[in-house]
Amino acid sequence: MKILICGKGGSGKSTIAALLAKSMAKRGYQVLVMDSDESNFGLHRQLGVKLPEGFMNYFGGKKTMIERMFASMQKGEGGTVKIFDKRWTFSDIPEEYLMEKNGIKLLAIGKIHDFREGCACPMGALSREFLKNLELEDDEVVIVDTDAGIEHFGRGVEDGCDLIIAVVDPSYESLMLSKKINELGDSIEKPVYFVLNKVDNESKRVMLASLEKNKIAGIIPANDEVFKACLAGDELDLELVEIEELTEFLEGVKNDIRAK
Ligand SMILES: Nc1ncnc2c1ncn2[C@@H]1O[C@H](COP(=O)(O)OP(=O)(O)OP(=O)(O)O)[C@@H](O)[C@H]1O
Repeated sequence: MKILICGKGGSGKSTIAALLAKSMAKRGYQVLVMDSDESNFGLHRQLGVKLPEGFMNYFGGKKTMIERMFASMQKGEGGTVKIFDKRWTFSDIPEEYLMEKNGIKLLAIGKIHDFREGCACPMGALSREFLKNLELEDDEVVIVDTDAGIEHFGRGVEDGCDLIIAVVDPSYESLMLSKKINELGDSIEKPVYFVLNKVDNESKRVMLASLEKNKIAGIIPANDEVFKACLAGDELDLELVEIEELTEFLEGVKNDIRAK
C-alpha cells in the first residue's frame, strides 16, 4: 500500500509519517519512507538516520532533469519525461540512496540546497513516476511525506498512491486546506482520510464538527514528548496508543483495497 501524507505547513506531516513508519515496521511490514518534501530537513532525524543522497542524482541530477523536461516541452510533449523503463521493486532501489534502521528504509527525492538552483518541479516528476512504477508485495508499505500545501497535486504525485492522508492541525487554514485536499482526492478517485494532529479536547470538538466523521483515520493529541524530541532534532522513539489505532485503521483500509 502506498500512503501519501499531506497537509498545511507545520501540521505534523513528517511527525505522523515517522511515527506511522515505526508502528508499521514493528508490526512486521517492510516500510519505505519516501521524503518528497524538498524543503524539510527533519524527517530523517525523526527516523534516527542520516539524510540519504538525493535519489534525483541517480538520474543525473536536477539540472539534467530540468533540461529533459524543457526538451519535452519544446517537442510539444507537455514536459513529461520517461524516467523508468521497467517496473521497479524495493530491491531495485540502489542501496547508496537509502538509509535504513529497524526495518525502515528512507529514500529522499532531493532537497533544495542552493540559492537560485531552480524550482522543485523535477522532484515532483520523479516522485510521481517512481510511485507509479513501484510494485509492492503484500507486506510492503510506502509512506510518502510531501511538501506543504497542494502543489504536489498539481504535479500529479498522487497518481501512484493508494490513499491520501491529510494531516489537520487546529487552525482554520488547515481545516480549509483539508477540504480542498478532499475535493482533489475525489477528483482523481483516491480515498482521502484525515488525521487530526496536536489536538486537545476543545480543538478536537471544533474540528470534528467540521469534518466528515467517516473520513477520520486518527486523532493524535498535542504531546509534550513529541514536541521536545522534535525541538531537539531527536529520533521519535516513542509509542503512542493513538498511532497504533491509526495503524490499525490503515490496515483495515489496506484489506478493503485488496478485497476490491
Ligand atoms: N502530536 C504532536 N504533539 C506535539 N507537537 C507536535 C505534534 N506533531 C507535530 N508537532 C510539532 O510540530 C512541528 C512541525 O511538525 P512537522 O515537521 O512534522 O510538520 P510538517 O507538516 O512536516 O512541516 P513542514 O510543512 O515544514 O514539512 C514539530 O517540530 C513539532 O514541534
